[in-house]
Amino acid sequence: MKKVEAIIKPFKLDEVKEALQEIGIQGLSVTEVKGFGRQKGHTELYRGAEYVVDFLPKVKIEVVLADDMVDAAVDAIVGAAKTDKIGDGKIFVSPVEQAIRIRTGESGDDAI
Ligand SMILES: Nc1ncnc2c1ncn2[C@@H]1O[C@H](COP(=O)(O)OP(=O)(O)OP(=O)(O)O)[C@@H](O)[C@H]1O
Repeated sequence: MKKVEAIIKPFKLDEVKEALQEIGIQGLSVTEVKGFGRQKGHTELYRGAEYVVDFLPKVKIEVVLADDMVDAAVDAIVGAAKTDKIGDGKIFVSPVEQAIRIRTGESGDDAI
């Protein structure tokens, strides 16, 4: 199993969620975060307003999935989140050792 973490522009959340559902993702977590990339200290448009602060509001999506779903998930996220403007975000992929569905006790791929 792998965890795909995507940090995206907040207004892209619905599109990214739908793209992930289309490839069969059945669960994910969303967190409001703030951060910066290489454009630290530069302006960025966010909902029509120009921000000149270091930390811009972003949304982090976390989805744990089977190894063979990673490429499709990354493609879905990139396809939905890309605007070709600075600050489109990043995707990180990391290994996950175990997953357990609390209600049933199922584990591994059966739990995700
Ligand atoms: N190395 C990193 N580790 C953790 N979070 C990061 C990292 N780089 C970027 N982020 C997060 O991703 C968000 C979006 O990054 P951003 O797209 O601005 O990166 P960038 O490298 O400047 O790319 P671009 O040139 O397309 O703007 C940041 O606001 C921050 O929350």
